[in-house]
Amino acid sequence: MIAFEKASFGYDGHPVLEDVSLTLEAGGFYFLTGPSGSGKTTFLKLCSLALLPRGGRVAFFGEDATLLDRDRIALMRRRMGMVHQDCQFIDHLSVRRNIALPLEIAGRRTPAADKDIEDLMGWVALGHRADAYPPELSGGERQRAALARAVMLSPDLLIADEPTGNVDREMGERILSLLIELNRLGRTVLIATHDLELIRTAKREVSARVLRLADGQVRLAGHEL
Ligand SMILES: Nc1ncnc2c1ncn2[C@@H]1O[C@H](COP(=O)(O)OP(=O)(O)OP(=O)(O)O)[C@@H](O)[C@H]1O
Repeated sequence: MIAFEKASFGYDGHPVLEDVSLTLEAGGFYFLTGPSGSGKTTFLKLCSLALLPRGGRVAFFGEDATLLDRDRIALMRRRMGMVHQDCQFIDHLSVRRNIALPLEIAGRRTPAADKDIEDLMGWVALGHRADAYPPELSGGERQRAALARAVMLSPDLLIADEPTGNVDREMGERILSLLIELNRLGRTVLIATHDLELIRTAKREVSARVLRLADGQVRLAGHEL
């Protein structure tokens, strides 16, 4: 699905990722771990086409990212759902509107789609908070709303940056079970996390692969977790 070939990226001349080569297979469940500041968010941004490599190649479904025009990038990005670390809601819009926003932007908010929006809010157990505003949500509710918004367009790839970073263990496991459910429906899932316990829990249920980022390199970890 996504192939890195000697891909590099840095900010203002400071390298973050250097000559990274790896493939994310369609249908896989991946965790990305690594020290704070090692470049996990940067790697996720390259996987979601929010950034392009400065050297080497990142190919999406066989197409080199740097050769895609703006329209093609926009189309490609609709195949990906992103849960950002800080969720990134529009605070003056209700939770329902925030979750529906990808549909509106894609020009697909039809009366028929309203049922999908309600179903999605039920899936993340937020039906009763649909008319609330993002600042009124708890940490776990925010993460679940962000997850619902990320899957609104049925993406092939779901990317989540520390989706359980600000919630307790029980809520973390609920969010994880939603991500596992998506993977069982055939979606590829990529999660950046510091939470090794979460990875152990996931590995009891899915065959998750762990990518470790350190010193600019991303490597598939062994079975030590
Ligand atoms: N927009 C930016 N401009 C300049 N430097 C940046 C920018 N974004 C990130 N960096 C730097 O790049 C490095 C990697 O950052 P990144 O956010 O990818 O790491 P991370 O592993 O996700 O960190 P954390 O676990 O703390 O969230 C850090 O040194 C960071 O300060």
